[in-house]
Amino acid sequence: MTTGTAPVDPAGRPAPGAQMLQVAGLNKTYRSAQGETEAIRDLTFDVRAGEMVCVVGPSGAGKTTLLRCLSGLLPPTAGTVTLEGDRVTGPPKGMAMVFQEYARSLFPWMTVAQNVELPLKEKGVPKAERRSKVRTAIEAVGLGDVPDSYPWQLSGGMQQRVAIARAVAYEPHILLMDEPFAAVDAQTRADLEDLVRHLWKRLGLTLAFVTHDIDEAVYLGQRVLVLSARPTVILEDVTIDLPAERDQLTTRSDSTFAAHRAHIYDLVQQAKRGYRPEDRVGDVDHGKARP
Ligand SMILES: Nc1ncnc2c1ncn2[C@@H]1O[C@H](COP(=O)(O)OP(=O)(O)OP(=O)(O)O)[C@@H](O)[C@H]1O
Repeated sequence: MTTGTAPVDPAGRPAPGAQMLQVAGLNKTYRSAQGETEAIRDLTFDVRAGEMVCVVGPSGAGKTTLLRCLSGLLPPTAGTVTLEGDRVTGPPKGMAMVFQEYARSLFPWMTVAQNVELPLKEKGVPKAERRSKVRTAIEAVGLGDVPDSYPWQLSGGMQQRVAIARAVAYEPHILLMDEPFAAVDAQTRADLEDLVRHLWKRLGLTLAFVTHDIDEAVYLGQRVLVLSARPTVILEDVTIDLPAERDQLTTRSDSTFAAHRAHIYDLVQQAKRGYRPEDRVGDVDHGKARP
């Protein structure tokens, strides 16, 4: 599926910095007997190979709709999604997803190892190679001692680790995560954030990560896309200029972290009040312009 002459790594992925995902003029309008809902109005952005891009916005902005369009599960009403040069018209081979509802995404009658192995079987990976990839992925997420347990025997955080292991074992070119840690407690969430950053760096993943949590977006991301309220456009593409080495204590008490957090918080509050980029013209406003 890789196009062009950009060098690729052993998993067939483009070299860091190469073009990975392009979203151009994306619009999604739901149509039903009750009428039309324009969820996404016009989104254009790129994600380069090896990047970690977080997406935040008010509730109902269209974040899940965006991820569904990126993953080919939902056809756009207008515009295009292109992955490594190929237009996305259905679930692409090089993509994996991790959802919030880990309990629904794991098969309860399969062990941890069997859950992780399943997509590799579907991909046609030979048995011996499958075994080794499953073991490596399970160890990478810290579950090396429970490969034969069933999901229902594990805590919520452990189950989400299984979902992450399954996604990384597949060696996706891009990994989409939709509020993956929203249902776990704060301490587990912090551990899982660190796990994702660790795997991202170690495996050279490309990640698009949707979250409600502004602190999480700043902590994880190299960029944070801030969405307006529905119908969604990008309010700002914020570059997070924090050091690559991050940890929960030092990074979160860094003044740069605090500045990004305050800025994005302010943008989301404005988005909730209905502020849109088109209001920027002279910032003369109607009760919703920037302060
Ligand atoms: N299948 C559907 N049919 C009609 N409207 C829909 C459908 N799915 C979502 N919507 C509407 O599209 C808009 C965006 O929904 P979406 O779930 O993408 O937002 P979100 O940003 O992910 O929300 P949240 O942050 O609350 O999870 C909402 O107004 C929602 O009601």
